[in-house]
Amino acid sequence: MTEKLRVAVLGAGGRMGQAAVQAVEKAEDLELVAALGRTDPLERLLETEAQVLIELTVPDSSEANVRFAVEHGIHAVVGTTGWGSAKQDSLRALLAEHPEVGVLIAPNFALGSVLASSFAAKAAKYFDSVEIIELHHPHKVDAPSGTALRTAQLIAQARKGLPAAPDSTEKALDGARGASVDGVPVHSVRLAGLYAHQEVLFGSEGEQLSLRHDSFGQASFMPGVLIGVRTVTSRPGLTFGLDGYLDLD
Ligand SMILES: NC(=O)C1=CN([C@@H]2O[C@H](COP(=O)(O)OP(=O)(O)OC[C@H]3O[C@@H](n4cnc5c(N)ncnc54)[C@H](O)[C@@H]3O)[C@@H](O)[C@H]2O)C=CC1
Ligand SMILES: O=C(O)C1=N[C@H](C(=O)O)C[C@H](O)C1
Repeated sequence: MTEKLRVAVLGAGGRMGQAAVQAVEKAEDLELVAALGRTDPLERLLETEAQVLIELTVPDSSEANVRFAVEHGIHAVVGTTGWGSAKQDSLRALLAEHPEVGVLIAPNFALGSVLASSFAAKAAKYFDSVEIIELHHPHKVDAPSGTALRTAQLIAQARKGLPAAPDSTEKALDGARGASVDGVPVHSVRLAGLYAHQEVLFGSEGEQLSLRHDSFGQASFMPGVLIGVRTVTSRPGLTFGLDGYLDLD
């Protein structure tokens, strides 16, 4: 019988962490060896001989947690937001010193969301205008969402060399036109009753394309988390975005 993959969850008391603990416990090929919270020392990962860390904490602590894992030869599947390009570059440099270790940073684990961002990148060059609206529960600490940042970056790459979207705004209250992410306006809504939603609006003369994805709960992310855990051990280096593990072409 093949041995089960030894998995630890960090941020296990949080919304995503609790769901990840249950998903790992249910998976027959995985063994949950640690469910750790803020007050647990990271050395528990070593004592429990974890092979893969699922990291679902807060933007301020994620980088140090992942670096600890990599330095100790533990693969990491990271859902926490806040991984800008400087942090990614620094992690890539660390991974170069640990060439056997894999890290997946996934701004969104929901397969529908990954597909919607990929469709948005495909559509981007065919329309004059594009704006992103992301809508989340009011407990979310970051804005814009990691998913919106990633989607805007993919769209901006696809629109390189094209004219800027038409916009005659001359006077606006601060924030009225959203945050510009690589030139793409991103609007963040925080509303009681919502969970995690995003709409990408494309417009040209006489037509509109809307690409909307809705996550209604943590269950939407778990199939993607499990794909990450099962794949990361055979993908050394840094992969940014679950699309890197899927065949979307
Ligand atoms: N990639 C994806 O598909 C998804 C990503 N997220 C992101 O995942 C992160 C967690 O989201 P939620 O579970 O909704 O938040 P949450 O606030 O419910 O949970 C965060 C947990 O992390 C714990 N924590 C804080 N600092 C820690 C530390 N240094 N070590 C260990 N644990 C620590 C907190 O005590 C809390 O239990 C956020 O950045 C969120 O944006 C959320 C949903 C989906
Ligand atoms: O905080 C959340 O809830 C979510 N965070 C991720 C993000 O910032 O994109 C993924 C999803 O939107 C839920």
